[in-house]
Amino acid sequence: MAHSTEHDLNCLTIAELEKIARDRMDKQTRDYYNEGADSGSTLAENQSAYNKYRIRPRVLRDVSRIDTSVPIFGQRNAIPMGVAPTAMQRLAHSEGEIATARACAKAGIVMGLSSFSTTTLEDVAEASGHNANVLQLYLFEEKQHSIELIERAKKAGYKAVLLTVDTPYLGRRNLEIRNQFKLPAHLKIANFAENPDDMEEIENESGDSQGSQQAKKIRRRRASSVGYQNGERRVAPTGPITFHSHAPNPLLSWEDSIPWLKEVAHPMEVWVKGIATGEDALLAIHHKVDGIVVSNHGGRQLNGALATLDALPEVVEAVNKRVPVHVDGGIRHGTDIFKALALGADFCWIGRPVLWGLAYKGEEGVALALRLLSDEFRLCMSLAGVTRVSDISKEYLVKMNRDGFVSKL
Ligand SMILES: Cc1cc2nc3c(=O)[nH]c(=O)nc-3n(C[C@H](O)[C@H](O)[C@H](O)COP(=O)(O)O)c2cc1C
Ligand SMILES: CC(C)CC(=O)C(=O)O
Repeated sequence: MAHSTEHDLNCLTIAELEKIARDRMDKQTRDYYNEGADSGSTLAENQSAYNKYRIRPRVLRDVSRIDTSVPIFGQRNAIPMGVAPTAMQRLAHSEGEIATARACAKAGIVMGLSSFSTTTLEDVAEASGHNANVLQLYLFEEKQHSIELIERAKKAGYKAVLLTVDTPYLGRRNLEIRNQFKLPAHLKIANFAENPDDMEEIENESGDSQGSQQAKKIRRRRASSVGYQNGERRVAPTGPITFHSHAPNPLLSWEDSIPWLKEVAHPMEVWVKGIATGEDALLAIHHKVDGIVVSNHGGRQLNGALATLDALPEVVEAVNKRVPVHVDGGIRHGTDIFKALALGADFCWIGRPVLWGLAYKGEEGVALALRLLSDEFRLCMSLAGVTRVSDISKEYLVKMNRDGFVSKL
């Protein structure tokens, strides 16, 4: 990808994009997208952790040719960055996940799709053409729903599933509670038929007993809609699939999730998203995952947890290159990607900046967010004297102590 010379003079940084997007979202959406759990300290530290590191640039090296690309999920990804799965993107823009998929495909950047998207995974795959997609999964208590979703993902050409493992319960998001967050009536959680219209569609389209059986099952599920909230076990989720009721699953354990998922998802890769310690990284390897994403869900789950950049080194050390280690959370500049890679990450994922791009200008806004980060990363590599991503190492980083002294890593 050539260094871009096109500028949007209203928006030259992700920080500016965040500000512009603020005013373009309704209050419910803005609060849902932007907030973290409880006081939001982990959300803030995900970002500020990057300020504890400084880059040690090397000079007088020929940097006229820079290759920012990396191999991942069977494609050459333009830079070591993907779009993290975030739910319900049509809240930000009417084209939602389709706009994101098109922008990713044009930029050659992998897209992670949330199970709780407002567009079906098939439509997203179609909008992506040959670009790689991965599907984020919440494993439901009713395994059949998960099996159906996984089979559909395989058929649609998804390369991997990212099992989110940091949501036995949903974190406490106070604004979401105060706003009584609800998906507006014109939107739906598209991967799961859950309203009367959908049931009719299933019956009409299939015209067979399988379709009407599925509709019956859905009707039965609608009988109760109580799920898990606020860390408290309530009634098992039997109502329609909503994120409040079905995303959290406190019953999951290593033994009964990963081996099962590996079998069902084959030949797609199985990754775990939401690892924050060396101990769990070792367990993930023991259970033969294909990769690990160090994540605290963008500070939306356990507030008070370590910033992801601070958790990264112990995971990298425990993994010792046996599987790839990715990281997300608080990445707002191309230099952040460089720092994460210097600390041992193989790849980064970004969440909210893409949502802000969507809110700003749909596909064009997502393209802008991706371009800003890509251009900054490329320039950072050039100015640090690195021409290949695989050469980024801890030699290029120092950590600032509280008293301002630097220490080599
Ligand atoms: C509005 C929103 C919705 C999200 N939805 C999901 C989701 O459905 N599944 C999931 O695993 N992670 C979800 N995440 C977490 C992201 O995948 C990612 O871990 C996080 O956003 C990264 O932090 P960042 O936003 O600071 O880049 C969501 C994050 C946000 C902000
Ligand atoms: C629970 C999900 C559907 C969305 C999510 O992960 C989030 O809001 O952080």
